Amino acid sequence: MNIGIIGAGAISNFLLQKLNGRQDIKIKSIFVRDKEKYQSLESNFQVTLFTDLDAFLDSDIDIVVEAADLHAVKSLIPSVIKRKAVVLISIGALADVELLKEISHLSNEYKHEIHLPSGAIGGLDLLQNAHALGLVTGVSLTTRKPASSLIDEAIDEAKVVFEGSAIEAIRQFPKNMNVSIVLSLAGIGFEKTRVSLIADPHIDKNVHHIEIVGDFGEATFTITNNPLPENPKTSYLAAMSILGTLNRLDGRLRIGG
Ligand SMILES: NC(=O)C1=CN([C@@H]2O[C@H](COP(=O)(O)OP(=O)(O)OC[C@H]3O[C@@H](n4cnc5c(N)ncnc54)[C@H](OP(=O)(O)O)[C@@H]3O)[C@@H](O)[C@H]2O)C=CC1
Ligand SMILES: O=C([O-])CC(=O)C(=O)O
Repeated sequence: MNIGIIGAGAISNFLLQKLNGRQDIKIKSIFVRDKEKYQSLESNFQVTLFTDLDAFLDSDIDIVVEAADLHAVKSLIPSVIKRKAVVLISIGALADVELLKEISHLSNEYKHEIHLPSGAIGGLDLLQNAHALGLVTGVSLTTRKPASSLIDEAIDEAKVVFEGSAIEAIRQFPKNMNVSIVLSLAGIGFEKTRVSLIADPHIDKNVHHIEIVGDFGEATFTITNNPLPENPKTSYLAAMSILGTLNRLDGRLRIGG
């Protein structure tokens, strides 16, 4: 399987390093805004950089991985999905219901799948199963990140910087709250999924605590994530979840779900 990636930041670099030398899954093409800035990737990883979207999509790729930002999803993915299946990680973009409708419609029309990895969290299989009959009554996410990932001011004590719905969380923290939107999509929606976000000056991990309540019973998950050094806002597991999605696409054994 040949991959084209949009974006060349922390997640893309992780994927380039981890897939380097693999024969079954190869990154061939990267779509960037500034070729000069990322030129060294071409020689380091034997990839081709593109700034023209059509040329990128015409290159020898089977699937596109988006690892850029919410704006890139909005401006590029409606064109991409007409030509290729996509793996999206800036899932917060889909809190824009018009965009979600448009991309879903194009996905059906052009028969290209949209894959949403679980990113920096887990438990989405359980949530989807529990929600299958609409009998989940509550979903909450409490995220605790190093203060410097969330706010500019210096603080001595942990501080709640946001409490409210998932939709408002991604509006206020677009680089930190993609997890709240994938959780909403798997479960009870953007308004009903409740979010608390805590800036903590005493931690160096990204911690996501999820509570789910429904007719099935109750579930809690705490994921204590190591951050990616290149972008500490982003957890290691978010990048790994893309790799997991690509690995599973290539195989025939389906586990969980
Ligand atoms: N679903 C989840 O659980 C998680 C999602 N994320 C999301 O994943 C995305 C990537 O994260 P990460 O790698 O850490 O981010 P980085 O900031 O490290 O890298 C982003 C890259 O995307 C590029 N980019 C932005 N817009 C465009 C565009 N229109 N066209 C081409 N390239 C573009 C940037 O290039 P340039 O140099 O030109 O700015 C940069 O190379 C983010 O949206 C982040 O919020 C992160 C963690 C968890
Ligand atoms: O990587 C994380 O821990 C979560 C994150 O940034 C996001 O969901 O946007």
